[in-house]
Order: sequence, then structure tokens, then C-alpha cells
Amino acid sequence: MRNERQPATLQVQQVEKSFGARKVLRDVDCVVEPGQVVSLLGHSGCGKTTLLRLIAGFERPDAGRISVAGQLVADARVFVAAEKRHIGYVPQEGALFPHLNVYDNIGFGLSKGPARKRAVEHMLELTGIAELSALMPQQLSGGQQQRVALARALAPGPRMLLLDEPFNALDAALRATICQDVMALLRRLGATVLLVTHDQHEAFVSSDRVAVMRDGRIVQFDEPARVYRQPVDVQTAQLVGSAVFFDGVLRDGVAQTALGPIAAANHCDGAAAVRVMLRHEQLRLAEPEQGRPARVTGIAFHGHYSSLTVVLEPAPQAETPPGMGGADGAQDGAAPAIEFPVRAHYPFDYRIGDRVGVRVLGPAMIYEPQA
Ligand SMILES: Nc1ncnc2c1ncn2[C@@H]1O[C@H](COP(=O)(O)OP(=O)(O)OP(=O)(O)O)[C@@H](O)[C@H]1O
Repeated sequence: MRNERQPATLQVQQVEKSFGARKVLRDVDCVVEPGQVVSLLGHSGCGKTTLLRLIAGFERPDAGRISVAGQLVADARVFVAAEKRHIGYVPQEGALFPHLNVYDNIGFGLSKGPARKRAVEHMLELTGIAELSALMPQQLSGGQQQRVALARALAPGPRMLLLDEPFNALDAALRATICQDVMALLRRLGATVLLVTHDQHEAFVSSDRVAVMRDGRIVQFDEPARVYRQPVDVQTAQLVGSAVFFDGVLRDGVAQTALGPIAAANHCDGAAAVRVMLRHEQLRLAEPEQGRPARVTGIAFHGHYSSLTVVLEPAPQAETPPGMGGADGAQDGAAPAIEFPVRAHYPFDYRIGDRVGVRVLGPAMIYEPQA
């Protein structure tokens, strides 16, 4: 950060928050280490902004504790005001002061004097917007406004930065570039950052850890790769990427499925009916004799890949896990046909009706069937 304040640890312990009868945060725990970037990822309404506002000091928790750099800032008795927490906050869509130019927006929270001038000029330089300094917010593009909002939050030298869906208002192409630039800048500064997003790609590329939120709880707090490969439950698996699910029977760490035996990526005890999750990239197309034989029943073009719907050919005497099957149902001594999409990358030359083989790469995540 610009001044001598060191990036801080954030500790959130058993925090609860309700608005009227509606419980918005339940037993929220997380620790963000100094200089770490952590994303809060979840569907709309799961409580992401509320958690950020509690940390910033705009709301009081009903229960639990929040500490910044080892200092208690909120619990049942203590409440340190937002301006005393030294936390930078970039709200959704920047929220610049419309009557102030860029220079004065950035300097808004600083006392007048040479130090303010130095800080604003440094921020203009750092965020690459020096030439915009005299312009009014309405004269700026969405991306430029985001940079000003970031410069304003960084100018007082906060010990932590909270970003609430800062790239939401930008179109897709600009969003990726601005996100990359801003996160690279924050990395150079060594800032502790909490980033709210509902875009899993943004969370993965930006963060050291991802906190997956659902119904006011953090259901998983992990490195991005673990969240993607070993999501704690089916909903988290679906939130962070596309997947194919099968029924199976688990025995000794191996799931018996219509695709054949698949090793379990997570620990499971005993033998049981289970739900098996494979990421799309774990399913590969091959010659029929080099994989589980199937037939192509549909092709959807997506640009850099095409999605082929395939129906597994009934396997004679296959060990059919309970509940597994498609519309055809089981025939005597044969597994039922089941249908799912497989991605084919360019170049490819598949047609509807082609016979293919389906191969599985790597282990699968195994869940309770009712999950
Ligand atoms: N001040 C408030 N008064 C009453 N209800 C509120 C208040 N703030 C938030 N809520 C409710 O709390 C729930 C969580 O809201 P929050 O803004 O934290 O969700 P979010 O995950 O950030 O959603 P989004 O991604 O849409 O911004 C919502 O149902 C919202 O209506």
C-alpha cells in the first residue's frame, strides 16, 4: 500500500446477521492472511455484500467477532466505526461523486495539504488515469470509472481492500482485461483483498482462496483448484463449472458405473449407492473399441468446442447401479442407455449416428445420492 500501513489479517468468527425475520448470515467463519486475495463466490442473495458491509463497518453483526490486524473491530459490545478501520471499499458500480472531478474524487477522504496532492498524483499514476484527472465521472467510460473508484479506495493507504462486484457494469471483453489489470496492480501492492463476485472464472483467476457462499454460510473455503476439482457438494460442483453426474455403486474406493469403474477422488466408506461427478474435460471421445461404446445423438456448436450428446450402448450383463438409466429403461441382461454431453474440440468430424468410444480421465468426486 502507499503509506506505511501493513496489509492486515482479517478474522471473521461465527458471524450472524438477520434483517427482520430473515437470517442473512449464519455462523460465518473465515481467515484472510496478509496479502492474500480471497473471493466470495455465490448466487445472488446469498449474503456476500452483507458480509463485506459488516467487515467494512457499515453494519453491525448480531453475533460473532470480526478482527482486523489482530484488533477486534466488531462483536457483541465493540463496534469500531468504518472510518477508523482503515479498510478501502469499492462498492458495486464504483459510486463516484458525480459533482467532483476525478482528482477530487480520489482525494475525497484525505485532509487538504501537500500530502493529499502527493497521494492523489501517485494514485493517478499507479492506476494509469493521470490524463483523466480533470474530467467529471459522466465523461468516463465504465472501465475508467472503475479505476477511479479503485484509486479513491487506495488513496488513504488502507490495510485491506473490499471489492464488491467491481467489474459487473463492464461488458464481457472489457471486464476480463480490467479485472486482470486491477488484480495485477493489487498483487504488486501486496494488498489483502476480499473480492465479491458471482463469476467463477473471475474468482479462479484472481484469488489465492475462494469462499463459496450459500444461504448465508461459507460452505467451502479452499484454493481455486480444490474448489473446482473437489467441490464439497453437488451444488458447489454446479456453481463452479459444468459437470456430468452419474449414479454408481461404490466399493473399496471405486465407483462402478455405466462408464465402467471410476476411482473416487474423495474418501468414502463402505459400499453404497452414490452420485458420481465428472468434469466435462474428464470425458474424452475415442474410437468405439478404445472406450465405452456409444452413439452420437446430437451436436451443438459452441465456437471453440462442440458438445456431442452421446447415448451409451447397452452393455450386456453390466452391473447396473440402482436408479441409473435413460428413457429406454433396462432390457434383460443389459444396462439401460444413458445420455450425456461430451465436448469435442476442433478439428473434429462427427455426425449424428456415429459410433464413438467414451473414456474417463482421472478420478471422480463421489457424493451421497440425495445431495
Ligand atoms: N439492509 C437490508 N435490509 C433488509 N434486507 C436486506 C438488507 N441488505 C440485504 N438484505 C437482504 O439480505 C439478503 C442478502 O443480500 P446481499 O446483498 O448480502 O446478497 P448478495 O449475495 O450480495 O447478492 P448480490 O449478488 O445480488 O449482490 C437478500 O435477501 C437481501 O434482500
